[in-house]
Formats: sequence, C-alpha cells, structure tokens
Amino acid sequence: MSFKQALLDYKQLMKFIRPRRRLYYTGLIGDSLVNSGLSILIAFVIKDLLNFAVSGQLEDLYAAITIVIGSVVGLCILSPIFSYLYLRSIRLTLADMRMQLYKHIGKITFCAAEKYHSGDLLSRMTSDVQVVEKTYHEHLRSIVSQITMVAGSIIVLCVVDWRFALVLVVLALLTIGINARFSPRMRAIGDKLQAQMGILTERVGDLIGGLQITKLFGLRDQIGKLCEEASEEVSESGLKQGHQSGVLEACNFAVQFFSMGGILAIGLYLVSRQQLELGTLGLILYLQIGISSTFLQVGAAITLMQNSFAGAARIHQLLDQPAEPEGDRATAGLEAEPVCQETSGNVPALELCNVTFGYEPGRPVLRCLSMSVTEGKVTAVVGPSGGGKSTIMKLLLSFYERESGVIHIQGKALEHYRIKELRELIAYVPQEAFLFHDSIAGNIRLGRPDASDEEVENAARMAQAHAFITELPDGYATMVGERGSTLSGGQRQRIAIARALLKNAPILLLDEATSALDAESEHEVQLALQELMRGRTTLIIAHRLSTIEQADCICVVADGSLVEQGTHEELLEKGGVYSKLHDLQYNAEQVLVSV
Ligand SMILES: Nc1ncnc2c1ncn2[C@@H]1O[C@H](COP(=O)(O)OP(=O)(O)OP(=O)(O)O)[C@@H](O)[C@H]1O
Repeated sequence: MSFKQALLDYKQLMKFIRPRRRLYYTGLIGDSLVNSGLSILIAFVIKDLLNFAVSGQLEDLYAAITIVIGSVVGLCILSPIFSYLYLRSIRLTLADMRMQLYKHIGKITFCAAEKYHSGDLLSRMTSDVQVVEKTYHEHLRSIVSQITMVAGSIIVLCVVDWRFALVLVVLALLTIGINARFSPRMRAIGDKLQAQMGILTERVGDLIGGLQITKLFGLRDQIGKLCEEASEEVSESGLKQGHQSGVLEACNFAVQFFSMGGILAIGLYLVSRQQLELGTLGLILYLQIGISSTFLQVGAAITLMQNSFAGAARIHQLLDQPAEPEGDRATAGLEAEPVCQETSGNVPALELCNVTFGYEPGRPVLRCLSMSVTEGKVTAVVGPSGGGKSTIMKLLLSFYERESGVIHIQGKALEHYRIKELRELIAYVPQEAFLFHDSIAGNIRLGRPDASDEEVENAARMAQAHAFITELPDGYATMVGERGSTLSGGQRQRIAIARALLKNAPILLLDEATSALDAESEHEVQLALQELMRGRTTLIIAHRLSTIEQADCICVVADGSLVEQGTHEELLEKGGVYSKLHDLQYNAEQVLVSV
C-alpha cells in the first residue's frame, strides 16, 4: 500500500469525526501525552532510586518521591479531562454516523437500494460502524501514544545520552518500515473480512426471514450449510489476519528483543567502566522496554486499522448511493416535452405517454406505453403476469425514473412535483401489505399521523377490520409482530387498506389490494373500496376480473404495452386478449364450482 493510499484511507476514515476534530485530537493527544509523560517520569523515578541504592544520597530518594506524588496528582486531574473530551467526540460522531446511515437508507432510490441485501445493509450499519469505532477509540490512541512516547523518550535520551537516543531513532524507523510492509496484506484481508461479514449477515437474515419455507421444504441443512460456509470464510479470513498479525508481532518482538539485549550489554559495559551511572542505565532500559511494548501494540493497531479502513470504505460507498431528490426535479428539457392527447376533452388525472422503462439496461419492461386515467374515475389494469402492471404504479409513485416518455399527474409533469408532495397525493396499497412492529392503531395511523383514535377506528370499520381487531385481547393496542407476523394475510391487507383510507388522498393506487382476502372478506372490502373509490381517481390492478367488471375503463397491459382499452362489455365484445382472459377465468371458476 502506497503512502498516498494510506493517507486517502485515513482521510476517508476520519471524515466522520471531522466536525469534532478539535475536541477529538485535543483529547487524544492530551491523553497520550499524559500517559507517555507518566511513563517517562517513572523512568526518572527508577534512575533516582537506583542511584540512591548505589550512593545512599537522600536527595535522590526525595526526588523520586516528589516525581511519584506529582505524577499521580497530574494523572488524576488531567487524564479524566482528556479522556472525557475524546470519548465525548467519539460517542457523538458514532451517533451522527448511524443517524446519517438511517436517514440515507430512507432516502436512497429504489434502484440503488435493490443492489443491497438487507443483511448487507445491516452489516454496514453495525459491524462496519463498530470497526470504525475501534480505530477512533483504541487503535489511534495506541499509535499516538507510541509516537508521543517515542518522541518523549528520544528527547530525554538526547539530554541524558545522545548515543542511546540514536539507537532508539533507528529502532523506531525499523519498526515503521516493518509495519508498512505488512499493511497491504492486512488491508486486503480487512476488505475481504468486512465483505464476508456482510454475506454472513445476509445469509443469517435469509435463514431467519425464510424460517417457514426452510422448515416446510426441509431446507434446514441446505440453508444452514450456506450460513456455515459464510461463517467458515469469516473464520478463515480472521485466522489469516491473526496469522499475519502474529508474524508482524514476532518481527517487532525480535527487533525489540535484540535491541534490549544490545542496550543492556553496552550499558553494563559502560557502567563497569564508570562512563555511565547505573541509574541512567536503568532509565534507558525502562524507556526502551516501554517503547518496545508500544511498538508491539502498534503492530496490532495497524493490523486492526485495516478493518476500519475497509469498514469506512463500505459505509462511504453506501452513503454515496444516489438519494431521491427532495426539491422540484424539473429540467428545461422536460418542461418542453409535449402533453399527451387528452381523453374526452378533460385533463386526465394520471397520464403516461410513450413511457419506456426497464429495471436493467437493455431489458425494457414497459415499451412506449401510453394510457390515461380520467379524474374521479376507476381505471383497472389487467393482463398476464409479468406484463408490467405493478411497474406502472411504481413509476407513478416515482420509485424509479423512466427511460423516456412523459408522465403527468393532475395535468402536471411528474418532475414538477417534489417527491413528498407527489406521494401525499397518492394512497398506495401494494400487493404485500407491510406492517411495522407496532400496535394495530400505530400501523393504521401511519396513513395520517395526526388522526384521532376515532378516525383510526372509522378507517378500520370501512376496511372491514374493526370486527377482528376488537376480538383481539388488546384490541387496537395489539402489537402485530415483525412484519405483522401475528396476523393473517387478509387481516394485514385490511389494515393496509385502513391505512390508505385514513390518508384520504385524491388518487388511489390499489395493486391487488384484495388478493389475500377470502371470498367473504373480499366482498366486504370490495364494498368499502367502492365507497372509497367513489369520486376519487383510482387505478386498480386485479387478477380476478370479476372484481373490476364495474370499472369505468379497463386497460389490458401485456408485454409492457397497452393492447386493449374499454369497458368490460366493450372488451368482451371485441373478443381480444381481455375476452380470452375472461373466458379462461370464468371456465376455471365453473370447474371449481362443479367440484
Ligand atoms: N425490482 C425489479 N428488478 C428487476 N426486474 C423487476 C423488478 N420488479 C419487476 N421486475 C420485472 O419486471 C417485469 C414486470 O413486473 P411487474 O411486477 O410490473 O409485473 P406485473 O404485471 O405486475 O406482474 P404480476 O401480475 O405477476 O404482479 C417482470 O418481468 C419482473 O420480473
């Protein structure tokens, strides 16, 4: 690893603490100075005590006692102050970092978010933040302590005996050289380890999330093996790191061992020739041992810092992912695009004109699709599975950016809306109703956070959910479990519908909103939805054609294009795709009835 790369990694790692760098470095350097200063003072205590033992002069003893008392008092006053400063800056920085990550994940575009497994995102927010914390808290402290200790010791030795100072300078350079040679390997292992931690979290996440399927299909061994493999890879990298760290430690240790032996031999020789006091030799040896131990620590710190570099890089990589724009997204070019033709003389509430879109480049899901939804009317979208029906809704909600074409909502280009403003206009009930681990009332209230209890209850009544909610032991206060796991699919969907009802938005997007309901509940919810849809612009996706026969307009979407449009009767008469789908479903239902 070049010095330039190391500097870049360091800068990236320290970016998070930059707003509090004064506090942090004051605390860190102050704390290191206090600790290394204390170590150096103890060397003087040893020197004075040894001299006292040899000469019996009381001044030496008094000097030693004075240094001890002074050091203890200094330590008790200064150390807590500096520790507090830098610990405070670390805690606040980590809190900011987590917050920044949470907020960014909330804002990230769907396109960018889909690149990550939820387990990987979790790992970035936990394991990667932890390794970054380690450097802020421990590794840098160890390195700065070493620098101050070595610098202080060299200054002292320059005063006491410059020859030994020279030896220590050589030793310091040698240690830096050895550690620098190991850094690239450590960094490569660190990168691998953090990525493997991400994979392990992903697999464990899948195991927990898919527990039912795992048990149902007897996949425990198969999925367990995947977790085991990921865990083994983490252990393997950990072992490699441990091995490299051990070799580095051994190299540092050898350097220190030989240097201590050398200093001791030369020192004793000089003492025997009365060219050096025994106390001074004691001081030199003590400083040398102190430096040795910090050299050993720094080897380990440099190893572990590579993990922090890798962790910081992963966090920045996530933070660099594009976020949804918050302001007006219009550009001059888009403003100039033509408005689609109007249907029946009115400005359509929703309008897609020649829209082309694909989740992946070169694989269009919607191909030059044009359709419109008249204000206050119910428009249904039907068609074969995978034809692009849900994708239309996702584009209307601006979850994804189309490749070409124009979308207008209430006569205004999509880009002219702020994302927040756009989503306030629309209530969306997706295929899979997601519930937060909160109470039922809390989940419904997400539709309108300032809604009163009465309004929440009204919405639940309209969605035919009130009856089952009141039968639960805690009623509206019942906690729904992770993703609503304590409720049935139909109950979850009714709560999602109640949430949409409460939002009371002028535009409704219902994507198979009644798919998880039994026939009876579906009938009830259909009635509620019909009431809700009255006078509102509604786009509804349904597979069961019987549920949308009354729609004002039915759009048949197949293979990303609008292939037919009209009322139920018109489309049946036409004898096209809709009519075939209808016949298929009708015949299948007849078969079921006869069974
Ligand atoms: N996030 C995604 N990334 C990549 N491809 C996707 C994504 N979501 C959907 N697709 C693909 O886009 C195509 C259209 O999907 P879409 O969900 O819009 O179909 P649909 O008509 O609503 O299907 P269904 O009736 O089964 O719900 C499918 O081929 C699907 O595999």
